[in-house]
Amino acid sequence: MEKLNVKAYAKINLSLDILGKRKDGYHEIYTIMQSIDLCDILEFERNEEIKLICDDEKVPKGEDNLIIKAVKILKERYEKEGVLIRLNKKIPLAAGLAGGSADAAATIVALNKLWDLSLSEEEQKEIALKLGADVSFCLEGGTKIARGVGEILEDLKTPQLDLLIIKPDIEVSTKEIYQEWDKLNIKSQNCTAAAIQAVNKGNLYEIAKSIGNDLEIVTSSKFKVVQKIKSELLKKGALGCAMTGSGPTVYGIFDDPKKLEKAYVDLKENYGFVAFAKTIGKGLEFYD
Ligand SMILES: C[C@@](CO)(OP(=O)(O)O)[C@H](O)COP(=O)(O)OP(=O)(O)OC[C@H]1O[C@@H](n2ccc(N)nc2=O)[C@H](O)[C@@H]1O
Ligand SMILES: Nc1ncnc2c1ncn2[C@@H]1O[C@H](COP(=O)(O)OP(=O)(O)O)[C@@H](O)[C@H]1O
Repeated sequence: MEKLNVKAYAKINLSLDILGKRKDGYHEIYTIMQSIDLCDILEFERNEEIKLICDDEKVPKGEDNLIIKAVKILKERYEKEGVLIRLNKKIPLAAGLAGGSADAAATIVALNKLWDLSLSEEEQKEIALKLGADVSFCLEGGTKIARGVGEILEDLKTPQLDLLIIKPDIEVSTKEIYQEWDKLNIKSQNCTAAAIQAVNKGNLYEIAKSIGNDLEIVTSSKFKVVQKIKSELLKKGALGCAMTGSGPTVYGIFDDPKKLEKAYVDLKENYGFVAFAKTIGKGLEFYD
C-alpha cells in the first residue's frame, strides 16, 4: 500500500460536566461526544522524510502539529521511514470541534495500515492519550459517553440531528478556559445524566432540551458573542443550542429544514464560519 485517503470527522459535545480538578492538573469530565459530518481530509503517502503539506497558513506545520507528533511517536517506536501528509483543513481551528485531535487519530490509524504495524486497539488508545484528551474519542467516533479526561468511553446509539454550526472569528485556548473554570469556582450544571436518557430514547425534542456545557459560562463571559449566537439561533427556530467543548463554536438543533436553511442564509455573513452539519456514527473514514 503506497497511499491512503482518510476523512477525519469533527465532534461536538452534546453535554459537558466538569466534575473536578485532578492531581495531574487535568479535569475529570462527564460528557457526551458526538461525531459530525464536517471533516478534514488527509492523504498519507510513503516517503523518506516526514513532511506535512497544508495550504491553511494558520495550521502549524512542524513539531507543534498533532499529526507530526503522532508520526514521530510511531516512527521512533517502530523504527520506520518517513511519510508525506497532505492535509485539506476544513474544520476550524481552536474551535471546540477537536479538529487537531481528529487529525491525530487519523494519523495513528493510517500509519498502522501504511506501515503494517499491526497495532492492537489498546496500543492505539495508549498513543492517542499521549497526544491529547480528545484523541481517544476520535479514534472511534460516533456517539459516546466519555469520562476520566475523556479517554474512558462507552457507546450510545447515534441520534439523527440536523445542526447549524457557528464559529465566531475568535480562537479559544482550551487550557485557559479550564484554568478560568478553576478560578471561578463554579458548580457543574450536571446535564449529562439527562442528556444520556434523552439520547437513549432517541427523542430529538428531549435531546434539544437537555444539551448543555459547563464551560459555556466561562467562554461566554470572555466572549459575549457566544450568548449572542445562542439567542439568534433560538430566534431562528433552533429547538436547543449549546457551545461545544471549550468553544467558541455554538451548534443549534433544528427539526424544520426551512427554518434551518433560513437561519443559515440570515447568519452566514455575520460570523467567521457557518455550516450545516449532521450527526454521524463514525470518527474516521478511509476511501479510495
Ligand atoms: C474541552 C474539550 C471537551 O471535549 O474539548 P475541546 O474544546 O478541546 O474541543 C476537551 O476536554 C479538551 O480536550 P483536548 O483539547 O484534547 O485537551 P488536551 O489537548 O489534552 O489538553 C489541553 C489542555 O486542556 C486542559 N484539559 C483538557 C482535558 C481535560 N479533561 N482536562 C483539562 O484540564 C489541560 O489544561 C490541558 O493542558
Ligand atoms: N492538525 C492540526 N489541526 C489544527 N490545529 C492543530 C493541529 N495540530 C496542532 N494544532 C494546534 O492546536 C490548536 C487547537 O487545536 P484544535 O484541535 O483545532 O482545537 P480544539 O481542541 O479547540 O477543537 C490549534 O490552534 C493549533 O495551534
